[in-house]
Amino acid sequence: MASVGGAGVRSSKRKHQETKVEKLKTDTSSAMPVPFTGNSAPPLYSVEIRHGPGKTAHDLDNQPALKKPKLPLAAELDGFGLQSNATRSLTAEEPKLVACRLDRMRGAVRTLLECIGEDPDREGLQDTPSRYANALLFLTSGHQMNVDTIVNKALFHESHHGMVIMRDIEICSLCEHHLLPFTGKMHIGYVPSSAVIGLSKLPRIAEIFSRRLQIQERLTKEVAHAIMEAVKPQGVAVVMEASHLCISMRGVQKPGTITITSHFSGCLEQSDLRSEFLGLVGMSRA
Ligand SMILES: Nc1nc2c(ncn2[C@@H]2O[C@H](COP(=O)(O)OP(=O)(O)OP(=O)(O)O)[C@@H](O)[C@H]2O)c(=O)[nH]1
Repeated sequence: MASVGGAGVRSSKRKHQETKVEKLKTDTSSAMPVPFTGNSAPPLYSVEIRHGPGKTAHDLDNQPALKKPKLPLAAELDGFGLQSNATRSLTAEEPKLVACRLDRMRGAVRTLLECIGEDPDREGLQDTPSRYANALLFLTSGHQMNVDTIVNKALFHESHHGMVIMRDIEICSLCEHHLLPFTGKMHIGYVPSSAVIGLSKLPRIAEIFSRRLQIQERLTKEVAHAIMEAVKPQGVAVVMEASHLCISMRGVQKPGTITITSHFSGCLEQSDLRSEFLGLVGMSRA
């Protein structure tokens, strides 16, 4: 993947790895600061590669007496975002399991409200656990969609060998680190080989992958891979520009920043075609 945003993108050894600059751990069992020992002072920062989620998950469900059926996982990341076994089992989930999933989500939201010092039974909040559970299920409904069903055979034989571009596709997704939204625009282009795809299917494919827990880089790559797989064109380009609430509202608190990610494959990796695409979507710096 190439970045057009200026900043270099670190390559990763595995798909779920992420790098983190993290303060070296100090002795947290003591309230006292670690004494400065002169020459042998440790470096302040180290680089650590994190595998998978990395942090301990806490079970907030405070109903241990309830017999809980085992819920299927929503996603098994296969690196390409195509429908995995786990996604298939979620799609075919029985109503009993759907109800159980919703019930546990409502319980978890109640717990969250209590933990921030709210009264979940006050009038304005009574339906909030249900509303939030339903909203979260909708925002992650892409786990239950797959590319074949969405494309619905809308592929048409056509000898068009120029570029096809749909730009400014609105995207709303949820960052998997903070479960906060990131929103922006995606620009998709491809050079057909023997078939073109129904235009509406491009934003529909983008929706499948944006309605999942995501990071922007993976979302960009997954949309490109799905189009490559479905249309088998000569090349695909996907560029996304988005702002992340986890960056603007909390943490580093930098509203107004835009993150740009891109993925070029096939003939669109060539610099002349890449430049033509970036020019047509209004992203060239000329
Ligand atoms: N690469 C990438 N990082 C993301 C994306 N969305 C959120 N992040 C980052 O994920 C990182 C998570 O870092 P952590 O140190 O584990 O979490 P944190 O303590 O909440 O970090 P801060 O946001 O720096 O306060 C943060 O740097 C976020 O900005 C994304 O789409 N792509």
